[in-house]
Amino acid sequence: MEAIKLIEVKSEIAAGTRGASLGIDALKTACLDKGSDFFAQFDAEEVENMNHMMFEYAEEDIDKTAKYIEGVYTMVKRVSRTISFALEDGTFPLVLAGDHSTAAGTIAGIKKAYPFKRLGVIWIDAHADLHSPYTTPSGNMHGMPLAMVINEDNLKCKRNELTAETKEIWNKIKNIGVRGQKIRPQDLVFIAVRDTEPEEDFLIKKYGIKHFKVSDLRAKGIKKVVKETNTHLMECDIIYISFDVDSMDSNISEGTGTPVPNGLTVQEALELNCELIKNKKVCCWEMVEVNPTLDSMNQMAENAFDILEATTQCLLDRSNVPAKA
Ligand SMILES: NC(=[NH2+])NCCC[C@H](N)C(=O)O
Ligand SMILES: [Mn+2]
Repeated sequence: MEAIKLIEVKSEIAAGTRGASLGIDALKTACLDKGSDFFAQFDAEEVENMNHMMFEYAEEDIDKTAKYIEGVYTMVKRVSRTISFALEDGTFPLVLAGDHSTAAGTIAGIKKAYPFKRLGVIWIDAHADLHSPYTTPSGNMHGMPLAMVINEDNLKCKRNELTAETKEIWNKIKNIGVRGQKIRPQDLVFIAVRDTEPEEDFLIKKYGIKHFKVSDLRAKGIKKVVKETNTHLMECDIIYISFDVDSMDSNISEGTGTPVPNGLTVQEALELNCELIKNKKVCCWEMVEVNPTLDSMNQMAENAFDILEATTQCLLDRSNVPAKA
């Protein structure tokens, strides 16, 4: 019987704005303010971060096509190792992370633990995060985790020239955990994605990536979307859910690095995550991009904490997962 393990990844080098590494502590503050003992219930492990790099680089030394790529490479490797160990130990990793780039490490770690299982990914996000250093408009690597795990450079849409060193590290990142592609693009489901660039639209179309818009969710209802998501991933043996809080509407809170309007309400995001995690194939769940420095009154973390607590309860209910091993 598996126990839940919290994995804390306080990394923010791959976001465009500073402060995402504080999201995990903001969740803990929200937990205390709400009088919950959530963080006392589970074993936790923190992955060491590379945020010190941000003090060590002069602006002109930062690679504009892949900012802090050496640090991102190290983080994806560390997270991959931590997640594969957690799964091999028989625990269910609940990952609380800063910038979304490290989700590539989560996926690599799952694949390393289960190399022969077909892995599906449910990506709840305002963004598609399908850029490579060759196509990125910003150089921020939190826009790249899905390209890392589907092993995609998207050279047809190339807009940036890479240095030999960047090319080399990018190629190494795509081979963390297991060599090459970790998930097939057809085993990816987008929910609430609504802010993409043409290079990403090209890939979404090329691979026919399954996509539920916010309007689909409202027209069909959450239960139906969850059912269709599970049907789409029927051939997959295991499933990972990545919940970027910017999938929620920017009117509710600006406490995230890249807020986007017309997103999910807190209640919709809560119900969606709860329904999705009821599927016993789900072996790992992650929440990312809470940034309290961009917020007022810790609103995003308070909402995100409600979602974390409710989703964890649904996970506990689904199979009597004990809190501690
Ligand atoms: N995980 C995120 N918040 N990603 C935002 C990415 C935004 C934009 N597509 C970029 O690549 O810069
Ligand atoms: Mn994202």
